Amino acid sequence: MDRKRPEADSKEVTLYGEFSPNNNLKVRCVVNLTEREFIVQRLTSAPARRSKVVLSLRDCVGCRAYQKEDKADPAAYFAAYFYPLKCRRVSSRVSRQRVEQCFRLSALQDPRANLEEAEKWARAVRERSARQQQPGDGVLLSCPCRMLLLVNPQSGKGQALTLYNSQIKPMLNDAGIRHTMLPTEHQNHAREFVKGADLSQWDALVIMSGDGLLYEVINGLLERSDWEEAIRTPLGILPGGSGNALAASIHHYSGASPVFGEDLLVSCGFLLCRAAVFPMDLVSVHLSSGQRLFSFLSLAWGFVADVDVESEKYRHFGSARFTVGTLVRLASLRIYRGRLAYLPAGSSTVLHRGAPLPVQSCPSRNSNNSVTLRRTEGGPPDSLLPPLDQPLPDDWVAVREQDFVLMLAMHQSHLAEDLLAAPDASLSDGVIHLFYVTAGISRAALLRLFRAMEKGTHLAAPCQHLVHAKVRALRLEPLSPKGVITVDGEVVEYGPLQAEAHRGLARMISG
Ligand SMILES: Nc1ncnc2c1ncn2[C@@H]1O[C@H](COP(=O)(O)OP(=O)(O)OP(=O)(O)O)[C@@H](O)[C@H]1O
Repeated sequence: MDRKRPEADSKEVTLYGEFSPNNNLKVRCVVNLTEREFIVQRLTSAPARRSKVVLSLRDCVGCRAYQKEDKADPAAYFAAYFYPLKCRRVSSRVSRQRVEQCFRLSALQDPRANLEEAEKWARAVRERSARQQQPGDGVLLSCPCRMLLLVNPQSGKGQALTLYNSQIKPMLNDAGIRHTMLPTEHQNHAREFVKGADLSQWDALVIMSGDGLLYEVINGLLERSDWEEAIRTPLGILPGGSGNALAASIHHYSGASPVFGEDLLVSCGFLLCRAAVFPMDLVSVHLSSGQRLFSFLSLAWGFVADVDVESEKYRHFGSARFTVGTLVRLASLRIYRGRLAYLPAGSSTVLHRGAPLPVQSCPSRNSNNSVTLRRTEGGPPDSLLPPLDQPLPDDWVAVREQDFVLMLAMHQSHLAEDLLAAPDASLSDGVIHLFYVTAGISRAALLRLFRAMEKGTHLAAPCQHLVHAKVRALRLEPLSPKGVITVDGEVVEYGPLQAEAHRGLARMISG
């Protein structure tokens, strides 16, 4: 047997030990902990390639030291938990999979000394793994952190509680995250709960559901009298619904290749355990009744809103519900008459733009030629929007009144797990990606558009009916008497609305 101390490549070795793996006391392993990697090499005559495991500390969610109940055993143990990206055996997809490395330390007769050594290793792994985090403009949640998980048992195919128990609970335990799980009992339960809760109990509120539950939580936080502080509570999202658009967006921002279903859940669980918090845009939406609400994801009118609502009955298909809904709605394509206007983002690029008309007058402006701030009860005032019944300022672009197939405003990248609607969106760029499709598009072209959206290539393919603009605010005036408007997938009253982006208003755990 080769007893030579193996080289940990050219990187500095900061900690070295020789232990048995917990599950096989006949084997000895050398463990090298560098600043970036956890390297395990079995002491065997087998080629190094097969007997060596190199794990990146960036993939580590936690490490703990412990002793077994058996008083006669003086050994101590440390276990490190990793979720590296691996190729699935049955497909070429790369997804995160759990790897546990557990070692027995029994060099000394004194159980306390063994435990101290195991704790030294566990601490070193945790500290180096935390140093490998580069949260950029984000901040790491302090450790150990306490989370509240709001789980909607009815979301998606109705498996959220099962998935919580099988996937998320063990993962949070690996990461040493203390949490309380609260199953929601009815619609608006989460909204009412966060409105009245003592938020100081938790470091983060995590939503395990579709996007609907997060919409409730965000609006509940902004309805509080202390909304300015409440909306800064870090939020987390775990996909439990059928659309899971924000979860897919957050996975996308982490730079990993697309994954779906339980693989997406594990990816979002991993990001949650890494607990890096970033600002996230919210969009304030004014409806004609005077109601104001906040959106984190999307506003839709026409085709997309119709599919969202009509595909509810295919919920048991999971995320395939939107594909089925799209095909059904394509078969009887509807058009909607309306007016649209928007305020372009500073550096906006407008692709395939139709024929915008200048807006003529601006009576809502004051003598300094600035729009009066509209202060409302909960949430920040809007600085770009005149009252909904007033004309728009002249730096807005008005799209001429016409027939539309759809209007879609996206604040994040994904419209669903498999629909990358705004490929260059980011969590807090202060930009709304406005898309509209005008009447006259053929069914085949519309289908091609949605197929291309699966890969996020729809903007590359020329389509004269598709318009994309990056905007800071927008106004929609539907003129067709009937239709559906959704905000974050939830149906809102049908009629004129306007919206304004609030850059980085919320806080989200992301990659
Ligand atoms: N226990 C419950 N029973 C019934 N409805 C609930 C319950 N808890 C929450 N809800 C409501 O269910 C609605 C749908 O939730 P959500 O959007 O999160 O899941 P989903 O519809 O399955 O997901 P997706 O929007 O991705 O399709 C929300 O409006 C929420 O208020």
